[in-house]
Amino acid sequence: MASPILTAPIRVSVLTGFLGAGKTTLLNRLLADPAAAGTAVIVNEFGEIGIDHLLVETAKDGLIELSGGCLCCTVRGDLADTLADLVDRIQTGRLAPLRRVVIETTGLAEPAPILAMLMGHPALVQAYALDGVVTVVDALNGAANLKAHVEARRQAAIADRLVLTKTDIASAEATDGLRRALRVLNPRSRMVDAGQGEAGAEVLLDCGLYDPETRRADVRRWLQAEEAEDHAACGDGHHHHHDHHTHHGHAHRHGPDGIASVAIEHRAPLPEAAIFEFLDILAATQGERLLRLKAIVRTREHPNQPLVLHGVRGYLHPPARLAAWPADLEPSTRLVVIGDGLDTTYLRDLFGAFAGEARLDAPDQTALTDNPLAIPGFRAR
Ligand SMILES: Nc1nc2c(ncn2[C@@H]2O[C@H](COP(=O)(O)OP(=O)(O)OP(=O)(O)O)[C@@H](O)[C@H]2O)c(=O)[nH]1
Repeated sequence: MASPILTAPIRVSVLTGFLGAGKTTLLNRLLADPAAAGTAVIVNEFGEIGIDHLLVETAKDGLIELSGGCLCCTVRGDLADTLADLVDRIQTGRLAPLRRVVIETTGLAEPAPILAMLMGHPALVQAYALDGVVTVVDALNGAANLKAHVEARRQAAIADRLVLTKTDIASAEATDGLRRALRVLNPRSRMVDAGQGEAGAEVLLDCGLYDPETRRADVRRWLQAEEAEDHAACGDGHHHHHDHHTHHGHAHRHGPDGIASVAIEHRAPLPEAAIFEFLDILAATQGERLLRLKAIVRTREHPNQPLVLHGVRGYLHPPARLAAWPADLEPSTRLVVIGDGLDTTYLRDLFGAFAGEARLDAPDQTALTDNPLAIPGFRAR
């Protein structure tokens, strides 16, 4: 691939949802919206005859189809090649510049490996930026699918946007039950009802950190901080930790596979080295259990220029530093981790150790880093 000359990264939206949930229907509606101009779509239809790679060259509607397997595993190499090829074609003038790529996964795909590929691929990470994960859940079968399939639960847990479909044909009770089940798996993400016309391009696309219109970082929207705070304040019986004033967090752990979301807030600035050590050890010990991590960090070295971290599994997107704290956000570190089978107590204690909060029953930072038996962690910098 030629050296990147793209000015702004191409934003990638991953559209997922269980078999038959209504992904293609939603995508067709989105693409008809003028706000979706400049979008290429990569579709993977498992078991269906895909468009041959030669045909892709002549496809005029921006539709690229990968075939031969599920996108999250066997076609992952192809997906990386396809994304790299798109950049190549733009750079050589064979394709008009793109604003966005939507990857529609098969119903059984797990989105985390796709995100990990986007973040872990040295060339792609230069050209593409993950915008968000949109998960479609149908009100008719969604609740049963969530119960029966871990893939469906992970798709819901990792979402930045949850889209309900088929509410027109499901009972109000079924829809309400589904909403509750989704809230348990994913307490923060915005949930919209496609049947009520709430699932437009302006809601589903551009939910990432950077607002392409204002060219400013919208951290609150990206972290879904508003929802997190509302949730923490509502006293809904979940396990909140407000046990000391500098750092608090809350976790939701549910279901046999323990999909959990942990939110931590910490006011005092943190040494950068401590943050990266914390992430190294977290990746080394929790690895595959980490589905997604988002953080804005107030560092001791640059307390007025927040550091933005975005990770999936053991991969960390190259950290970005913002010029200033957004006006509507109090300068303090905020960390959101979504995992499956995650040891949430360990995670909080580990963070506490690196944040310099001595506790009698938890290891401190020196014990963790000067331990000759410590496993060297994955260092993503
Ligand atoms: N009544 C109703 N039907 C819907 C809605 N959304 C999708 N459908 C129908 O549900 C069926 C499946 O929709 P698709 O968009 O093909 O679903 P998909 O998630 O792309 O399916 P796969 O790619 O096979 O996993 C189609 O018959 C759609 O017309 C909705 O909101 N209401």
